[in-house]
Amino acid sequence: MIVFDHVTKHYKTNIGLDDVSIRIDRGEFVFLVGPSGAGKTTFVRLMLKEIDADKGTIKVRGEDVTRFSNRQIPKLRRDVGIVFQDFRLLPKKTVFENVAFAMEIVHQKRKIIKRQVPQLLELVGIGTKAKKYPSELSAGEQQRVAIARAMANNPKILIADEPTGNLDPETAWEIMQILELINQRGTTILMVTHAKDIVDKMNKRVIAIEKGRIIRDDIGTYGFEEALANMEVTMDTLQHRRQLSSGKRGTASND
Ligand SMILES: Nc1ncnc2c1ncn2[C@@H]1O[C@H](COP(=O)(O)OP(=O)(O)OP(=O)(O)O)[C@@H](O)[C@H]1O
Repeated sequence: MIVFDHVTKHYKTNIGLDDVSIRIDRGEFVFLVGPSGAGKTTFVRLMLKEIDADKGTIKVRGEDVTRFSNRQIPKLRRDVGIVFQDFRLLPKKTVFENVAFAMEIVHQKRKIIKRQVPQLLELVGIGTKAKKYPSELSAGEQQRVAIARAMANNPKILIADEPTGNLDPETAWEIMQILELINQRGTTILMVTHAKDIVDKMNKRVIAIEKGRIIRDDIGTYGFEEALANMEVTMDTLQHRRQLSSGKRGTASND
């Protein structure tokens, strides 16, 4: 679904990505984590062909986007839904109109828009707010509208760029449940985040970038240290169980 093959992107004096190879399959839910300046935004912008790679190939849904002409880019961006930390709703449009607008710009039929927008609003749990304006909604509700809008053209991939960054923990968790639901319905999700507690709770694949390189790629917790700590707990538990079953408390076995 998303394949980076030896991708390098250097800015004038900074490293964006450095020889990154990664594969994200259809239906996965992946967290992209790393400190500020690690290369996460560069990864997303390369995927959407907002910037060009210096080296390597990037495939999105089987197509090599590094070879795309300008004419092919709008379709790529339509095939990938995106949600941002700051929602980016149109303030003068209602909830219904915000979602409908995403469908109008791809010339969707009015009849289909009228049918699908309420379904999308139901999906994200704000079916009763269609006539409200963004300023009349809570932050969590605004993010729900943004998710509905991102899903309006039925993208196969949804990028969520710090979607919980402006939300309190409880609301953030509600948004995660919506993303989980969307993922269960078949959309591949790539979520960029610094929210350690969320990553730890979700127990999904975590790709960690630092200084433009992938330093970790596995299922589980946010940080390498946490992963190690968990491993130690598991090792201690295993050792403890072995000692109990062999009746030898206090001695480690190496078998
Ligand atoms: N347009 C640009 N021109 C020059 N350097 C850039 C540009 N965009 C990003 N960089 C640099 O590339 C590196 C990676 O930046 P990137 O924005 O991808 O990091 P990030 O992981 O998304 O960070 P954050 O979590 O703060 O958003 C950083 O050193 C950054 O300063």
